Amino acid sequence: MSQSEILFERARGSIPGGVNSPVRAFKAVGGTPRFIAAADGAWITDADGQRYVDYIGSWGPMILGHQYPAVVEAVRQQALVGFSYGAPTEAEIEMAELLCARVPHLEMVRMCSSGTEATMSALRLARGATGRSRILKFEGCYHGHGDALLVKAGSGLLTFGVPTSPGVPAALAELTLTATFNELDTVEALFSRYPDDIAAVIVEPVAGNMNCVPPAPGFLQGLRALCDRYGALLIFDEVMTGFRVHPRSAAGLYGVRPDLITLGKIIGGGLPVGAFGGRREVMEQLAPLGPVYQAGTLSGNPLAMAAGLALLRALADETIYQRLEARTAQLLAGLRAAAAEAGVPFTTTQVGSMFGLYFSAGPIRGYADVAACDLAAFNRFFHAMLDRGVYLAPSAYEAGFVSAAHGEAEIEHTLKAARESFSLLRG
Ligand SMILES: Cc1ncc(COP(=O)(O)O)c(C=O)c1O
Ligand SMILES: N[C@H](C=O)CCC(=O)O
Repeated sequence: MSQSEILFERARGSIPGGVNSPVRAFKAVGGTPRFIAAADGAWITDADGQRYVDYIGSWGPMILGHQYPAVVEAVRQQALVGFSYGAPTEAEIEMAELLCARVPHLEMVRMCSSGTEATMSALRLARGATGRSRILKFEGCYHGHGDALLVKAGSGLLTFGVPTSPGVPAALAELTLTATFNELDTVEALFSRYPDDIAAVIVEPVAGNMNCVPPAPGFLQGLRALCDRYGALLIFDEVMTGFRVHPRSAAGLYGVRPDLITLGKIIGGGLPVGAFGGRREVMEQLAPLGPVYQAGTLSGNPLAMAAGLALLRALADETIYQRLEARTAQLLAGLRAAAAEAGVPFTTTQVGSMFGLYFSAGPIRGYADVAACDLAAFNRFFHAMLDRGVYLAPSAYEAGFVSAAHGEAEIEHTLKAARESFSLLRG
């Protein structure tokens, strides 16, 4: 047995399914999840000493690669003076000021400890600020595991075929309306039905939890217009896209003004983090200024602030984003060429350094197109790549990520593995 197999068997004795987050379990693709011992740059090493080019990057945060020196040093320095105080620190102000300076339309921001907390809190705030109870989300979008958002959700819920989780009370689920991503008429129909009761529309501006689906031209602008017409708040869930798709996040990339933005992943440099922010008059509804309660023992945690600030300061060099986009395009062009050579129907999507791989001739416009792909082919490809030292997300419903540490050598390694893996599919 491999070390990963031994550890997985042991883990299942004391952790449900052997993992602390479902998509890690390889349940959709089959086989044993790799237990990780270390990571550096673009590479991740498992408990058996096997090395893989990593296209998960901790599900997004590792945009400059693992063990980025400035982040390691910042965390080391902070560890020497304390891990957590439960009291305010200057680093929290620096983080809030930096986020407000870089992300358009953020006037105030509140830190929390995960993306789930960020979206859950943003929804409560939207409901409190508008006095309305319904929210509108999109099928296949995932906003963390808060009850109200586990309705027709993406990520692990799509992977395991339970898009609406048991345990969410029906009375609460009824308040979550779901529309179709990239189809504004489905949103308009719901607004016409509940003109005075939708507090907020929440959307992943690039859907990254049903693989990677870019917004159709005009879609985000259309959401803004509908929210304005019906008095609802527009929430961009940028937990994944924040500082990933553009130096000013998706709000900057697409030039659309949300009322609230949620963040996570990159802004913590790999440590647990979340944040939500937006218009001052909405944010001022939060306790202790206003009546909407929101709190957290570890909110603004000093280690997470240190890591996040170090990473965000490095990302001030915007040329990194051009290089990331070019590297991702190079990877995807190579993968398409390898698939074409093997005669395998295959499509890719890309926004910056976020990408999607599809065993389909495309195009990919939304959840229905993703669901129609050849999942069995994806699963075989996933394992063939893993066997050849390439670590892709273990689900056809997850986006992939390239980091600045992915160089020519890593792309070459990946494309060699891909040529062999696609040829196996043909056979
Ligand atoms: C778009 C989006 N929102 C929210 C979340 C929830 O974040 P977390 O896993 O940190 O709770 C995630 C990822 O899990 C995400 O991709
Ligand atoms: N798709 C999820 C986040 O973006 C995957 C991370 C997780 O839930 O473990």
